[in-house]
Amino acid sequence: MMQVPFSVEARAVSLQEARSLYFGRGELPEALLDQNVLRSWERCRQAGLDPTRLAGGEPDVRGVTEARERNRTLISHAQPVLEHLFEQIRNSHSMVILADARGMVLQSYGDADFLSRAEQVALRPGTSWHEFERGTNAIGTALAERGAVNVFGSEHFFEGNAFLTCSASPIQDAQGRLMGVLDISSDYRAFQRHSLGLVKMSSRIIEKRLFESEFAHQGLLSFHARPDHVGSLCEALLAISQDGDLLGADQTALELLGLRREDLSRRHYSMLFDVPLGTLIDRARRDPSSLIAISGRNGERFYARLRGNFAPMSAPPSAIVDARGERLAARSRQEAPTAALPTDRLTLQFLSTGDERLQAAIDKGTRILGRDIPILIQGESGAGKEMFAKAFHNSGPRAQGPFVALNCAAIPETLIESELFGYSGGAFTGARKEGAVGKIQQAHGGTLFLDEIGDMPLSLQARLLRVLQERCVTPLGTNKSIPVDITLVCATHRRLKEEVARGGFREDLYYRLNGLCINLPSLRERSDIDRLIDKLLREEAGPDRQVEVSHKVMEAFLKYRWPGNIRQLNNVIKVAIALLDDDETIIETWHLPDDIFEEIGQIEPSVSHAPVGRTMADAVPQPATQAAAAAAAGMGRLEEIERDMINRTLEAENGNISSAARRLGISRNTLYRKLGRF
Ligand SMILES: Nc1ncnc2c1ncn2[C@@H]1O[C@H](COP(=O)(O)OP(=O)(O)OP(=O)(O)O)[C@@H](O)[C@H]1O
Repeated sequence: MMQVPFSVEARAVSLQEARSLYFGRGELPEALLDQNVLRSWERCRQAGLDPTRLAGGEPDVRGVTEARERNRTLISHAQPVLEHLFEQIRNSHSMVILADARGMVLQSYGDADFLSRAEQVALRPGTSWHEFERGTNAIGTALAERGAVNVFGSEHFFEGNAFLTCSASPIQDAQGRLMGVLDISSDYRAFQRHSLGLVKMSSRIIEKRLFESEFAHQGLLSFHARPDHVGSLCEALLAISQDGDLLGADQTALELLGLRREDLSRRHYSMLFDVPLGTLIDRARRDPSSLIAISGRNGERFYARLRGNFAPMSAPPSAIVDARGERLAARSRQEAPTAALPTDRLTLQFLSTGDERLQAAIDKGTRILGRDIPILIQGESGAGKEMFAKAFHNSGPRAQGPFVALNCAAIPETLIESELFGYSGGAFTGARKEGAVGKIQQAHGGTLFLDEIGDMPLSLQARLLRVLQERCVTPLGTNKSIPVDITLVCATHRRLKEEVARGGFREDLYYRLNGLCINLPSLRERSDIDRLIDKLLREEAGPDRQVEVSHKVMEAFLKYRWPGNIRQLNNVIKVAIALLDDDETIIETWHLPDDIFEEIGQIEPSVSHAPVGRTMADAVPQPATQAAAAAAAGMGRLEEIERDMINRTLEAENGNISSAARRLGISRNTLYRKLGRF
């Protein structure tokens, strides 16, 4: 273990000793160096770097311009932090540096005297401080080690850099990718112990800003075991879609939840916390600043706050089947990609799995491809209307053009106009200075998909009609008429004709939109559910894994009502696959989300769905009988009996959660939750 000498001078002396051991005698000075510095020296030596090489060099002006362009987002979020950081260290013979993920210095701020010294060793914008260019140094080594480091004086591999002391901390995005690195460099005699803490904290602020801006249109869940940490730099951040899909997590969230980053895509909100997402959303809408207590899957207590523009919902039992709330479904679609399918595969033909009504719709759509006929797609929420619209776009001659979607139900009425038509700078209060190009214009040469067209305010219906007639759009605040060439596809879950009869939708617009009317069947009406399930299983499980549903589950699926249609089925399959153990290939009832499990239980007598007490009693004869007897005699509380049975079953199954859940006749999720509660 390294001995940290008290003074800068003593440290400099011990480093000289370390260098002569390493470079002179070829020995590893493990007791004299931090392990990350030693590993870096080894990497440099293996790369053939010469420690006596001159450390200077000219900046690459073109390279840095390109790097700044590539890293625009990083720079915009880091700039204010850099400036603030520099304020903290001003007049201390130091500089602060932002470098990209390849070690290229993008920006620096510093005291004039130190900047000119730093320039002599090329520590300035336009030079790369990757380890293989500059040897061991805080920027390059933090990137290589993926962690914060101090590199002091002669710890620098190149002798010419030994006058420096540097502290750097990497910056990662919500997917854990390296975005860049933040560094404070000074003269080694001005070494400050707190520099490392400062760069760590500052890079954390930048990460937080990147995270929040990336997911500004999604749900952001901030949580921590300590309520006072929520809202502070210590909080954990999770990005979630309204359907409960996990879109990103910061390092703190992964640590608090005991997850690896690669687990994220296999998890769903409902598998991590006990409070249904709907409850959090409702709470956030009613009182955005309030904290709510939630428990993790192992019973850990957290305090959480949800931010985001979620559509209203009234606390359904689980986020998975929230799809039955049509508003919710409509909202989430605008915010998340519709499907994980590569666009080139998503054609009309790809949607065909044998249902006659769907096939008729596909045939009709195929026949009008390339003709200038607007389509109106009607169908229940989650039936695949947007998917159909995308497939239609991808199958026709405009496939290379843009597909632009706007959900009229998901944004406030007052914003639809500016979103759709665009505006010039300063057109209205709150408008962006530079103005914005509207969706109609964005769709030029491609397809404009207007979802929930029935929710378009009457006043805008007239403007939309004019665009369709004149094929020109006039952004707000301008007199300019811009020609547009778009194919229009609209969708609604309402019967638009009835809306017309009620006076809520203009008749002339209705006929203008309704060149071809496609009615998509709801899932329960489809004759190809089994084939669709196979297809979704293949897509979700991936090419290397074969997963099937059991007979019982298939039977129950075929009878189930599927109020959330394909969206709900998709979510159920996603969760079930995530709940499978690595060696399991068949989805059984206990792999289903709790609420589906229970509902399916009600429609399928052969499926185990007895009330918890009875099922458990069947599953664990001996202790259960005692417990049942105790209950009958009024000697125990139900919860105690349940706890007792769970403990015994777990014991009998050697702690294996899957087997215990199976024996108890409850899902693994439920078992986790119950364990958390005890
Ligand atoms: N044929 C299909 N194959 C695979 N997944 C599908 C299919 N059709 C729909 N889905 C999936 O179901 C979900 C809902 O589809 P989509 O958004 O197209 O429905 P919608 O009818 O537009 O819903 P809403 O009215 O709520 O906006 C999406 O996640 C989509 O990926």
